[in-house]
Amino acid sequence: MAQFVTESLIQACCRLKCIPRNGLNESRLASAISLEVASGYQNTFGRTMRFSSFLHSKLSKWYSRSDHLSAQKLLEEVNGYGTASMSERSKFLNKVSVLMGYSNIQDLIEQERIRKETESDLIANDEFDFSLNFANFPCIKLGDSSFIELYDEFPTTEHGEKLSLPNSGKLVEAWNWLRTSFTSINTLSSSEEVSSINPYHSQEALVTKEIVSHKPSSEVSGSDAPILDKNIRCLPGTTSRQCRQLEESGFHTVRKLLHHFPRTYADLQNAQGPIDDGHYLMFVGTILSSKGIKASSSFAFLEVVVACELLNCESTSEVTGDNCDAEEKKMVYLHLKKFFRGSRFTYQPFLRSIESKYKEGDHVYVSGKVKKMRSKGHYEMREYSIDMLEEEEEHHAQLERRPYPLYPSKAGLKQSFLGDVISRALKILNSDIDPIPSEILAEFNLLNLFDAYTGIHRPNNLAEADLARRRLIFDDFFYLQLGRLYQMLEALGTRIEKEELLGKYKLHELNAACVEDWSPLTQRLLKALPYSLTPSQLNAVSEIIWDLKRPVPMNRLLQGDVGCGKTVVAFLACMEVIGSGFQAAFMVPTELLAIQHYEHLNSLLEGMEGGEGKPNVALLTGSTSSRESRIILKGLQLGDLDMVVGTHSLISEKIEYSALRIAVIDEQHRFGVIQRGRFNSKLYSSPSCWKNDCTNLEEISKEKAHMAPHILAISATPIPRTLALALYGDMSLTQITDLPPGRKPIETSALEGNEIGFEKVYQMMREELISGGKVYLVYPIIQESEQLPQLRAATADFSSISGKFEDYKCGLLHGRMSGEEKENALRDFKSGGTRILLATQVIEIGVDIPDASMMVVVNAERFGIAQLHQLRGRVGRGERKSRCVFLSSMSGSVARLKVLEKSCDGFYLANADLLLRGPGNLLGKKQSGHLPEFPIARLEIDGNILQEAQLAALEVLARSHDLELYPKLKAELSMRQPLCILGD
Ligand SMILES: Nc1ncnc2c1ncn2[C@@H]1O[C@H](COP(=O)(O)OP(=O)(O)OP(=O)(O)O)[C@@H](O)[C@H]1O
Repeated sequence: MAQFVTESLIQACCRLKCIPRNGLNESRLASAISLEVASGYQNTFGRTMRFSSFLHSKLSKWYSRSDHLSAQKLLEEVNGYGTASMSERSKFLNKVSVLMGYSNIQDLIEQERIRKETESDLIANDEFDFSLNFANFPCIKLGDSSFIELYDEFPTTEHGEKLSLPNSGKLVEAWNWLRTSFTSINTLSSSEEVSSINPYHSQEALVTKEIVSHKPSSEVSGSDAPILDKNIRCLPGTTSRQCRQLEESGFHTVRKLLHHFPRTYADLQNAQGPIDDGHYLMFVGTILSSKGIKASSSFAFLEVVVACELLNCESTSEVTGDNCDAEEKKMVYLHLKKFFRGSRFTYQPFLRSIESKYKEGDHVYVSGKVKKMRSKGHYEMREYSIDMLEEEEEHHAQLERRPYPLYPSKAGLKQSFLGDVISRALKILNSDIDPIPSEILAEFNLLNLFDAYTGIHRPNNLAEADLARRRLIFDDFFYLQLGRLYQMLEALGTRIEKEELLGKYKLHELNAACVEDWSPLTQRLLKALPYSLTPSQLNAVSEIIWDLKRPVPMNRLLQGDVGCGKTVVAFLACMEVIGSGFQAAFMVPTELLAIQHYEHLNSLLEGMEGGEGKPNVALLTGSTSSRESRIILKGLQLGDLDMVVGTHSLISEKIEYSALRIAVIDEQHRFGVIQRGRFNSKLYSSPSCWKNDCTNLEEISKEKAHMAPHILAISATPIPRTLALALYGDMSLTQITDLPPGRKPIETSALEGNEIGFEKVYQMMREELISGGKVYLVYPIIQESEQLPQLRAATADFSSISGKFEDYKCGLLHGRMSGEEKENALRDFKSGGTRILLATQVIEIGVDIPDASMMVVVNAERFGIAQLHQLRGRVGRGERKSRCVFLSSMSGSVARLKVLEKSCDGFYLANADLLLRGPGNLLGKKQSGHLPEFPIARLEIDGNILQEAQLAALEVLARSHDLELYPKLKAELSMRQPLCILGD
């Protein structure tokens, strides 16, 4: 026995230091192989030479120690490593990985990753999680006590605290620690041990122990607390130990517990039809036997036989087409097998211990894949999950044939325990817990909350579970929308304004101002455009102008794919307010973009008919001289300036506008909620500062003079409508869905960035330049980095690219250049002075050079799909056919990039990305941080419920602007999201 313990400990410690399975400490080799694969087997700076000689030394050591034939063979091959092709290298390293004891090279890379993560976790937390380490070991024997399962659980101290190992970093310390820890575990009381061995039995044992003396619920969480917010200690029949366990796992209140939703339901009838090999089936049955069998000196297995009585639908359904009308029964015998390799698993006490977990006569729920055995009605299951059923549950499940809820495990709590306490929580609920008024429930065809909780946890059928889920998803969205709209209404003064706002959200599709109603200035700019607006652009301007004429501040998101022409729509909106005697501010995230927009607008204004009444526009960025800034600030304050284009400086406290009526925020997701909100404080307060020549002055009531400006946010990250609603539920949405005519799809290819790949790309670049095109070369970093040797850098490649394309001048553009340098680089590229621009991501947003016709993105695997689509949008903006090449240094990433070859439609890509990777990845870290958490809803599929929830929130607020009519709803809202400023 002692030997067994020792072996387990050695294994544990080996894991800790990552000594691989052949017993040799080859972690350096594993690390080197991982790096080599990650670098894409690059031949740079003698790396390959160094790597192959390192390999050689390791293999010769192996061979000298083991005389192993494989090692000898590899030793002969290693000399050719430096000149081998990539696939040969990969095959060779695969063989080395196998020799090291890994299943293949992927296994090695994965283990290395885990090792690194564990190491960095250790360093970060200064603590080692015992459970992680032992998750790999099926069980361990401690002294004379019974075996303790270590799959899901980890040893706890007498007081139920999780044991943790201080980050010693040294094996010896780990050894000492393990020894003392185990001594302390040995002192656990026998009842605690029982609970660790069999949680099902432990529950029963615990129920017989002292039940929590139920304090009056007022002492627990206040007598006025709604039942859902009461402490879980109010659940009848729960012991103090169970309460502690629940609280430690985050289930403090009844609501928390009820919001632990089943991950799925087992359909206990799916085994009634024909059963074939490979079917994944679910059964309820009774254990007939459980045996731990030693098959050889190093091999053992556990076989549990479960008998299940099922209705037989095979014969009747075939003949009559009916479902099991004749109550014919069939018996099925399941042989659940679990195999153990290694001599330590063949000890009798171990085998006795595992077989004793399953008692003859126990009712169980089993699911897994079946394989027919020779005898009829007997099936083998090797991958399965087994759960004990309580008598009552089994009764219900079989007689009523209800779906059986399966809960996600949480903090090691067994799902049968969770199911049990959830049942108890359901019993204390009453039917009037719903804060949503019944008329709204009826209007939107929703279950009431009591039925929803019962339906999700104890459904009679799957349709009921679905209805319950719909109601609970509805709640997630409803309170979010209600909170946002409530806050917006709070900010408005009069009832008319409030009704106007609610009406606007409800009927937004009808709201558009036709061109004749636009101000003369807007119409003049429209005529001056060198092109006609697309139908989508025209709709967008009409919708925005309709809003601008309302007495409530607009809060609108203008969305469209890259290059669809959002900027000109925003310019026209600005002209509309300037035409009415007000001011406009246009804020962009970079100086480069500010200059570009300023120049673009001025060129359009110059082309406008009639010199009279042209707006005065200024440019204000961090590089504007202080003298010039002072003049601009004064101009804005006095109303001499009509419009300002600039960066963050536009919201600085120093700036006062005389009559700011619209703030356009380009690439709005690059600004925080608070930054965006700053414009709201730029109220124009005094009608005296309006320009005297304003024609519409009389029409503007004094009340409007104190209004916050209209906000028009622009985003080129095409977010699907549902996601936009969740993120910016308080914003109206305008989408531009078409592209200007004449745009040709960008020919896109994703290639591996090896020598062949680069040669191919250089050839394509040559062809493009000869035919008069311009090329962007985009890099992930500015300068080479030792930590990231696989990444190519813009500055480092500048001279080699200049050398390769001697006949064409190259330019450089990156974030560390001064504003002026950047501006010059862009100007040279625009004018054709330079034909190749080596740049970093700085060009990602807004750079508009219509005749740029080719883009190459190096190390494209470093960018997200949405980001690559944005980058690609820098070409194909004119009439010339454009191409884009994504080069990946890792062959594995090429497949991911191929999705960009198939489509140039940002909305399609965003939707595909949303479905594949969920909203967090699509939006990126920064933006998804603003996304509310939806515990049950999935934005990618539940979008229609989100829209209904918005309508319901509008309906409720239309009936009672301040929710005074619905006190329960108001209380719930303030509980779910405090009614203060939302945002970051
Ligand atoms: N209706 C149109 N017809 C032809 N060309 C247009 C039209 N609308 C805009 N353009 C041109 O298309 C190019 C892209 O327009 P713009 O910069 O406004 O797009 P955007 O949507 O703001 O782009 P990004 O997403 O890259 O910021 C510009 O050169 C612009 O002059």
